[in-house]
Amino acid sequence: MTFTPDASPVLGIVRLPHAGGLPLPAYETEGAAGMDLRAAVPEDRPLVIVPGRRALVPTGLVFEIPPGFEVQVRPRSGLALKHGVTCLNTPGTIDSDYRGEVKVLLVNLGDEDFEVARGMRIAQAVFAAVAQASIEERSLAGETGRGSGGFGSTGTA
Ligand SMILES: O=c1ccn([C@H]2C[C@H](O)[C@@H](COP(=O)(O)OP(=O)(O)OP(=O)(O)O)O2)c(=O)[nH]1
Ligand SMILES: [Mg+2]
Repeated sequence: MTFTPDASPVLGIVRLPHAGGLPLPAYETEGAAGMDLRAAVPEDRPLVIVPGRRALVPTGLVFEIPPGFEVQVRPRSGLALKHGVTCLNTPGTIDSDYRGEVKVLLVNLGDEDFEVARGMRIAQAVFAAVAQASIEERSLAGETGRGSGGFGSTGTA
């Protein structure tokens, strides 16, 4: 049986109480691949990530992803360029059967403290089709021109 993913998929989003007042994720431009995710930290308690350390930042969101899709949590290039702040486990994977709060694992690779304020756009969520394969154990893998060459085997120039 083959599974065909929905052609007009809907991403369900639940806003938890601590995301109250924060806008739903949205595509910022017509052709945007990702929707920015905002930090749902308390207004009066911003989170400070010191250089070299990481922090799990709440978004206050629960996703209901349809079967056949995933959400990838990816860094924002502006934060990486300006502050050295990125997602440690990039791209983060949100499974379609996950019903917990989506969180963003930020790491500060810069040389100054980074303050995460409530509502700050800290990462982006990319909704993508994903397939699950059936696994077949084989005694030998089929031959190809590349064979086992990798890790620079085709040269550098
Ligand atoms: O950046 C991330 C990555 C993951 N998750 C949540 C959703 C995902 O479905 C779940 C598990 O993620 P993953 O499979 O990457 O982590 P794991 O270490 O393999 O945990 P598990 O054993 O729960 O699968 O954690 C996030 O909220 N943010
Ligand atoms: Mg896992």
